[in-house]
Amino acid sequence: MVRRASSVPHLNSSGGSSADSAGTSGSRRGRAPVAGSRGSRKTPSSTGQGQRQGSGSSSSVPRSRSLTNGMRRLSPQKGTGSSGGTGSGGGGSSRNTPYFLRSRENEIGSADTLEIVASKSTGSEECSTPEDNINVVVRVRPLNDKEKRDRHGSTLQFPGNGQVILEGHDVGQKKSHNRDSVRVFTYNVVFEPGATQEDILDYSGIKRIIEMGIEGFSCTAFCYGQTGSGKTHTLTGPPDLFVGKPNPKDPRHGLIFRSFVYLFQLIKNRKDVNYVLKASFMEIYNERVIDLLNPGSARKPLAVRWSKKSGGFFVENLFTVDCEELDDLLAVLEEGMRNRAVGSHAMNDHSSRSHTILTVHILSDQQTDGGVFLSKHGKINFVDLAGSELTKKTMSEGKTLEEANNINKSLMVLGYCIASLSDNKKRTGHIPYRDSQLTKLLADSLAGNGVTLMIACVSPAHYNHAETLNTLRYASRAKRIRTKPVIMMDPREALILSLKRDIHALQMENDHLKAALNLHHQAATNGAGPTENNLLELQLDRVSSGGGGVPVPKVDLERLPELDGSELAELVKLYMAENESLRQENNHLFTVRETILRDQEIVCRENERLLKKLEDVNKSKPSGDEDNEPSKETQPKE
Ligand SMILES: Nc1ncnc2c1ncn2[C@@H]1O[C@H](COP(=O)(O)OP(=O)(O)OP(=O)(O)O)[C@@H](O)[C@H]1O
Repeated sequence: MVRRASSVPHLNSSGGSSADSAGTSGSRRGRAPVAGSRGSRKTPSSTGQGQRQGSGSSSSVPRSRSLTNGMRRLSPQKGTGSSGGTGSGGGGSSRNTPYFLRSRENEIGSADTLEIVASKSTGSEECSTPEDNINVVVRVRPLNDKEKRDRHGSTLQFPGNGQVILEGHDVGQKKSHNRDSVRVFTYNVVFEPGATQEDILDYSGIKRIIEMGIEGFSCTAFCYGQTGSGKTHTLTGPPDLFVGKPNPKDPRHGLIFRSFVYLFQLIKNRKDVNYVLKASFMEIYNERVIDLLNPGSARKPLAVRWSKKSGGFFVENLFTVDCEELDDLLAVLEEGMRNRAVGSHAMNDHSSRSHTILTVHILSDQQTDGGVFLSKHGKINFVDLAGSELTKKTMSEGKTLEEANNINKSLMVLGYCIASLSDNKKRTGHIPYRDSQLTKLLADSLAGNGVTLMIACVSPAHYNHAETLNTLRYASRAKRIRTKPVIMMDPREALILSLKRDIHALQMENDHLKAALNLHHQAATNGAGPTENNLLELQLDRVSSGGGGVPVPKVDLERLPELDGSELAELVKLYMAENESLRQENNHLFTVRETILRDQEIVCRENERLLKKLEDVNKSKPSGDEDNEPSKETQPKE
């Protein structure tokens, strides 16, 4: 029997990288509000302003929760102070974390980790957090009306501590009473059937993902699970939410819209940083990539290409849309939801027939202490995978069957990649990313330098036992994958930044020397003769005229990506030349200073000698007839 001590609320926790995918190295650019059904908005295609790329707020403490499966609720566990995979900072830490989440020790998602990132990221062109595991949480949907009517029992139990217990056997298999019929899995957090959409925002770790996206990391949140397990519900909400104009205040909104709200909250608080948000939305339907913001009547597929520059795959000519306001992001979501492929089968009336990837690009510019502008490009991918299906159960045929085969095939490749990456021996070998469009675009999320959150969605119904077991195994494997989040900047930009920093330091030193020289100059000219004075003037003139160095190029770092290789090489050459010139100027200043100091010393000695002579003269004066008889001692010495 299962005797795992712990609590049984709707959520429980244990102790958490990117689709470059969405293509960041674009070829065609533009600017535009998003498509959509909302009032004055125009479609990107009609405005021509979109960009083609070539290359719920958190609030109250969760309500008290009912017992699940008749298990005993135990007393609250002591908190550890960590944010329980809930996302650090922001909303997560400021509220009373429910006891069932506090058991999570410092894992990805802790405020500590983020602080390291934040402090480092303002000072260097590339910084990273320590290697960490993919953050995996499980969401169990409630039994639906049909399942209740058909009296399907639940096959899952929730003992707390991020554990979920799968009991029983697959329908059709002989019931066995051996140990194998009870399986225990542990994840970062388990959301029980009563968990709300708000709980997912607050405790899944998505807040940390958003915070890291803002810091310049490449982040991904993806939902995985069998058909009808609640992936789309978790990410966007129930199907009718996007029929007509969605109400931003609708409490049924899923993780994506809630994340948008949180993102805007964070950005508004960062007055010191200039942010630009852009978004794209695509689907992979039958291995073809379709732009959901501009599908066109023919739904022409876009090419997925390898970018040498970014070292990842990207979707060529994908539309990206500038999003200045929350409404713009909502419109992107709405447009994409309307255009994606949805079908119906025996297990889900509104089944996603494609994998979708919505990407929010976060471009930021921040002036550092040295006056240098630091620009970063973070992004957050929201990936709604189509559900794996047993076609016998979904009774798919014709088009739906073809879709199901493609879905299952790409998920199988994803499974191979996850299995290889989670195996220490295999992870350095060949990973078959190229075997499907999905894995090409998720390669960076799974093994790169990003931060990844996997939400495994499962059904508790007994008749889905086999699929639930599959998903839980899949999720356990994914949990073993380690990534090393890194803020990546263009190496050329990094070099230019570092040269600029050097120049700034040299300029400061230069100014300091000039100020010191002026002081010395004034002191020196007080006692120096006309010839020395002229010489100093000449030297100082040479210094203040800048020594004839190269002109300083003024470059807007935002425009760097637009420069071609030779222009960038020229720019780097100019910065290096400026650096060299400043170095020479500094050397010259040091030489001048030495000369002046020497001259000053001579002048000082001369001054002392004259003073002494004066004293002597005064001393040797006779008290009475000093005007008539000059003494020997008062003769001037040579
Ligand atoms: N946590 C939940 N609470 C209430 N209803 C839910 C929940 N999860 C899913 N549902 C409902 O179950 C149905 C199926 O969910 P959904 O479409 O999100 O599944 P899916 O995993 O995306 O399926 P597919 O892979 O076929 O697209 C929907 O009507 C959805 O609203």
